[in-house]
Amino acid sequence: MKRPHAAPKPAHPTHKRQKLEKPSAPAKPPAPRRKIRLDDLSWKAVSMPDRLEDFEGFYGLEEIDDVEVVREGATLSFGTRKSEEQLEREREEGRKREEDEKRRFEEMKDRQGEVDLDVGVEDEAVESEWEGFSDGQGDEEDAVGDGEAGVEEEPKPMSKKEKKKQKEKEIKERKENQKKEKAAKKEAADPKPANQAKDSKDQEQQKSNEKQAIGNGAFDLLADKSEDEDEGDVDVSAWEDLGLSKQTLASLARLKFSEPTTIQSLAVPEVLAGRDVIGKASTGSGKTLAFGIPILESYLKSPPNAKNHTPIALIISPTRELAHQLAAHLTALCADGDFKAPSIATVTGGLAVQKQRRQLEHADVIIGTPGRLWEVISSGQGLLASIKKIRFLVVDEADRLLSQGSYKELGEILKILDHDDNTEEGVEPDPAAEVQRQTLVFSATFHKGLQQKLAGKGPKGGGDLMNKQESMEYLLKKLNFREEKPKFIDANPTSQMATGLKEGLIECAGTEKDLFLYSLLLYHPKKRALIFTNSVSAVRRVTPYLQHLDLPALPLHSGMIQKARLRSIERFTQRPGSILVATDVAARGLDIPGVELIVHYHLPRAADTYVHRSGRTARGSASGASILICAPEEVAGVRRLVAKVHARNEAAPGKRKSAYFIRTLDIDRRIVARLKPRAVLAKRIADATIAKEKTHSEDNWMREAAEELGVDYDSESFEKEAKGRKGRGAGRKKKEKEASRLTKGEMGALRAELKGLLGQRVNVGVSERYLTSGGIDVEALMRGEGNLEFLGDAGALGFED
Ligand SMILES: Nc1ncnc2c1ncn2[C@@H]1O[C@H](COP(=O)(O)OP(=O)(O)OP(=O)(O)O)[C@@H](O)[C@H]1O
Repeated sequence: MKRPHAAPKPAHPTHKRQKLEKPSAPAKPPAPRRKIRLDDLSWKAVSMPDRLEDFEGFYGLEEIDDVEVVREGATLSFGTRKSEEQLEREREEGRKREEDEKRRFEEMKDRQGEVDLDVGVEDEAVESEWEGFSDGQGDEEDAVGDGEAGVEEEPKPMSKKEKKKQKEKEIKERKENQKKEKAAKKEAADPKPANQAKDSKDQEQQKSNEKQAIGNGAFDLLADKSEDEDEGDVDVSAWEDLGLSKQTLASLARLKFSEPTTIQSLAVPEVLAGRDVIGKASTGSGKTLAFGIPILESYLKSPPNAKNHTPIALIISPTRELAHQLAAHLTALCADGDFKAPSIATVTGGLAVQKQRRQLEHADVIIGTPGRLWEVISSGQGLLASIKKIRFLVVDEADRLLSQGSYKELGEILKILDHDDNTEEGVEPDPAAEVQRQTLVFSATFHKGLQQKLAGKGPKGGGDLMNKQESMEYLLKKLNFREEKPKFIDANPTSQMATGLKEGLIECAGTEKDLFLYSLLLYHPKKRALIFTNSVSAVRRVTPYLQHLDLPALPLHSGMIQKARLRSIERFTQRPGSILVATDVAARGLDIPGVELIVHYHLPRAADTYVHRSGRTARGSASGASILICAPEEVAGVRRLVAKVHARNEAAPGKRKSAYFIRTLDIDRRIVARLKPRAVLAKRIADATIAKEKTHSEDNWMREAAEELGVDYDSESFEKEAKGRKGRGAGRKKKEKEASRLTKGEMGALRAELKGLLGQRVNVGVSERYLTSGGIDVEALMRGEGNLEFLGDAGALGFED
């Protein structure tokens, strides 16, 4: 019997299909389907992120489209209508794309050191004639002129510091070898039964996956801390009041977490006492361990029964990246203890579902995104029954998860968890009577827009932040708490924002945002920066625009395949000074060390988004800056939004009752004007490349659709037909068409011109003194120090401490 298969999914909206009816060429029969071996198809091999290995295909994804699957009895065969040449062409294109991308990032990495402004010693600049600054090859020439390049230096004798480093390295290596030997001996003395060995292999893989998925992020940071364990654990007596086990205390000592953060010291005892908890604390304040520690305690107290295994906790996260990060964080907490670490399974979209199902069978802690969790749980396979027995349900970033979009699937998960199989059909179960688990809900914000959305009133109010009572009422309605009154803990009642955060805005014409973004980044060389946009297409446009300007930009948006998303985060985490251009998929929860600058290229649509985006910097005790780029007509709205976020400050006892006023950074327009030619060129090249790709894929789609319909497709006559039809976006389309028509030669000329400009010094006129005084520090700017000419009179900023 043949399996009915759906018609190939159109890559473009269906209205485009209808336009195809126009051409009246004679019908051509579709190409015959021929059987093909899976290996002979044009698989688009997707390379692993740099530091990810292919764990039995867990991350090693490959893509294929236009394949027809035919079932004949118990055997499956595969068919394609593509010719061998077409398949070979596609294979070749895939290989090329992969190589191009690799090369581009390698080049960018190399160029990263060259984008700094040409800054010398302030005194020198005062004495000598100012030549402006360069962010290109001019620097290299100078270095050669100074005799600093091209000469192979004699090896210098090691300094004390270097010797110490070398010694530390040796000790570390020795310890690692000892560990390996110990493990090998243990294994030899105590061989595990085959299935147990497999479980632990899965666990190892999982750990390794998490570690590598996050790169040098939270996990590596934590892992490094745990490796240092023998070099003196920290004193953790500050945790003792929380009543933790000695194993957990030892883990915290290994992580060098000498004291609990406020949310941890307030929430952990309540959870340990069996309470349902709603925890609110500012971004980067350690909420993960506020629920992670009690979960570990519960696991240690009563580890799951190996025979009748059920998971302990289900943790739900709004994004895939955050889910992986949570897993990494908890894995680090449990690593290297004198107990068998709980098995943690991550269940997110974009990765192989079969593998995830297999890991779920042994998982003690399940972390996932609602969509994939729902898919996996609802697909039967006996998982539901065991998941129903969880001791903890954690809803991280709760306001986001309970808001429009995600809630449907989360709602289904909650329903299915509470469904009593013994309840008779048609009889409403009494969920409150059944719930055994503790529900833990965490976020840095709870906002009103969410309540209104769910009540079906639409997003009125632009996301005002909810007060305690409103949050409680709302959450009680949505979540099936065990207690009638869960414990509400607000660790930062007077402030929504991290203490080390400085905020400012830059005003510019809406059409000049790209230029001002470039100028801003140029003045913060080698700062790890995160740029937020409101759309996938903006990420697709801004990223190459910055790359053409020799800035090491990486994209992150939900339209990317999961592996590419992980790769972008990994590179961003690994490479100091890199720039991540992202949608709000990166706004919540991501804990990437060393992010110093947040730029809102598009304004956040709601107050909570502003809080979370800005919360990617100034985490823990670190500092950072959050800068909004606004068109003049946006300024008033932005001021209101930011003031709203700070409004709680006003209510705090003893605080002045004046509205928070975000300051304008008055960027020096003369310098920006001098940067304009290069920005314009880079934008032109980026736009042309995108337009070409778009036209190419549209053309391909048209051709394939025409083939399916059995008509001839001639792009030129089709275009003629379309001419004269003027609708929405006609001007943009015309521009795109023009851009896509640039020849290879013209593109090459534009690139050469841009390269020339990037190699030139930019004369900054009267600002020379400051521009030669060293890297420009946004912190200093905001304190009123530093590059005053560039950012106007910073003394007027008057940032509060
Ligand atoms: N007690 C502690 N002492 C020192 N560092 C800690 C402690 N607890 C957690 N951290 C570290 O603080 C960082 C932020 O923690 P976490 O990601 O849990 O913050 P969060 O409150 O969940 O932030 P967000 O709201 O942005 O999701 C992590 O790198 C974590 O390792």
